[in-house]
Amino acid sequence: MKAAIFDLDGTLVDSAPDITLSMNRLLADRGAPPQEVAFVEGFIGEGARALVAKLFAALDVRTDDLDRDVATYIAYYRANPVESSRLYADAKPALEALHGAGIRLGVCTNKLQELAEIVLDHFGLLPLMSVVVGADTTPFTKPDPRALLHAVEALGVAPQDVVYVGDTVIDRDCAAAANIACRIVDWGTGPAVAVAAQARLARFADLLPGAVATD
Ligand SMILES: O=C(O)COP(=O)(O)O
Ligand SMILES: [Mg+2]
Repeated sequence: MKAAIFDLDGTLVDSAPDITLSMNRLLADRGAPPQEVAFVEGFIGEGARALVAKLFAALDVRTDDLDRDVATYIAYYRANPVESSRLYADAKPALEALHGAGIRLGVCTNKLQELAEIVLDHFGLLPLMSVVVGADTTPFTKPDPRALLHAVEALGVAPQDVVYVGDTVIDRDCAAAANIACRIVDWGTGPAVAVAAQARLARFADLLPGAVATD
């Protein structure tokens, strides 16, 4: 492994509380009741548009202008991106160790690139990243493999030397379509993802060279 690319929400950062806060402001605008984090987090991972559209559908919230609602949600989130978000367990020390071991690091997320960089910067991870690919960096979003392949290309490593780490079926399917090795974290926000036992990741430190469970 020469490079590791990470999903953001549900993989590096538990951003569900801030996403829920912004979503609840939008729901209030639409006259709908606030929702629990545990409910909202099941919709995270396909980008803001899918989040708003699917949550509205699940709650039977009608809209005559989805674009406006998505823009409003993003504005709320942009105003408050890291109020109650937190890094998962050993993310920082493990990524620093990977970086120190010469492994190139990147992020491929369905969050807008600017917002992803704000969140990564807040947690001190941005300087470790050689590339951040967001929903608006390319014309493609996960699970389209071209989003991930763009990140691989930017890192300048061969696809077979990269591992992609994510938390949802979107990440699993994206990596499979890109023919990139994938690890699915044991934590995260969405529904359980069916992957082989060796494709699971129990802690970031298991990615380190020499770690028992690597590859
Ligand atoms: O759905 C989003 O907004 C981003 O999610 P991701 O970081 O898990 O790709
Ligand atoms: Mg995710």
